[in-house]
Amino acid sequence: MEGLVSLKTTPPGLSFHASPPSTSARNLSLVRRSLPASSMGTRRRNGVVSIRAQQSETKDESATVSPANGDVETALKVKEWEVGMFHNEVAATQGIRIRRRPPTGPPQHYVGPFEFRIQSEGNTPRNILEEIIWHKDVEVAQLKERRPLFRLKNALDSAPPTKDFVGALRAAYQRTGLPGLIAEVKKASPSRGILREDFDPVEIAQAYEKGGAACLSVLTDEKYFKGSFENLEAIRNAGVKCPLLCKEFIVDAWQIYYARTKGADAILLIAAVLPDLDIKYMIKICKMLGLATLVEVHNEREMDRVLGIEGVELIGINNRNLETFEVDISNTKKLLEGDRGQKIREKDIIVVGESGLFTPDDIAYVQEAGVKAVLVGESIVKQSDPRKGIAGLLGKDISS
Ligand SMILES: O=C(O)c1ccccc1NCC(=O)[C@H](O)[C@H](O)COP(=O)(O)O
Repeated sequence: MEGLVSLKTTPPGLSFHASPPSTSARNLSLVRRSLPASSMGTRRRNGVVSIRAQQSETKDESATVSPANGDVETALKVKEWEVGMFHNEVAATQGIRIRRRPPTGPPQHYVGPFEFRIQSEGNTPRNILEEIIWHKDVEVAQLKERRPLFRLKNALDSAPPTKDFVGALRAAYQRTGLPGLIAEVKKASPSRGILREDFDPVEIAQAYEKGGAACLSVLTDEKYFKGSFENLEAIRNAGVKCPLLCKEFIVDAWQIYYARTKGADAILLIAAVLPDLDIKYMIKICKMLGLATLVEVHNEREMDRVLGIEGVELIGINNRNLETFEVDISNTKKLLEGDRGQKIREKDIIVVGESGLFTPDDIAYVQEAGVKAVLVGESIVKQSDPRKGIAGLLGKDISS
């Protein structure tokens, strides 16, 4: 199976290196939490063997961890790996190509009782989105360790009340006759590098608001976008009234709570990354916290999946293929044609056209296709006066 590493028994007597696990039991629960209960047990597939039996047969004296701990930790590590692989298999049945990071780290560390055969680039991300997600998994595990959910409670209780993200988009559409603008506070991106050197997130946010933006999107990923949760918090605390989207790569429900503590009013869920069960679960959490969810799709299959999920109010169609960086705004039109467009109208879902929008003609094109909101970063953040950038993008001054 593509992307999987197969475990096979090998003749006894080969050495067994019980290297300390890079992940812990806690991380196992991270992986498990998004799987249906039915998938929790040990799975046996062709070539995947019972861990405990194999270890006791062939364990080498040169192993550096104590036998008891080593057995348990190694068994856990391999179980984590199995569960992670199963997660990827479930995701693949939904057409999700982005694999989650192998939870045990490089499986080459397991030698001896098992023979590892790498069937493809199982340990190397295949594209930028996968790389971002693999990095995010590690980052979130570390953040969670420092601030477990119960420690966020006080911050959650004292977070400012949420603002109505969806309502603001509807109101802007009514007011201007143009798609409601979600203006993105974006310093850099993997595809374009640094977009703006003199980057003051609060100043930019205030300029967007004055320029008539309905909502703001604040990138919080540091490694690939040079964003931060401090930016989100600073914008919220500066008295900006626009509802704020926390533009993050969400892989774990913990991030949703964290975003709320930093003042988010909405979060992004990427269908190319999250199986349906995760999306449903996360939407429920958002509703509980008063957050809106922007569920992002890129192709017909993702759109059909998301249209089958109850409670979705906002669907973003990304014109940028996050695996290849190709931008094509006709993607928005393609995904809104025929039955899909009909279903969206029946469900009264607001569609947000995302990425690659630069001119009034681009805006008119996606509006004609059926969007009622747009998410724009590059074309406005690069302008010396982002406020004027908005008027240039939309072809008219919409500041109120
Ligand atoms: O912008 C990127 O290069 C990028 C790469 C990989 C994953 C996500 C990426 N962008 C996130 C976005 O969706 C955009 O920031 C957003 O739609 C605004 O796009 P644009 O107006 O083209 O800056």
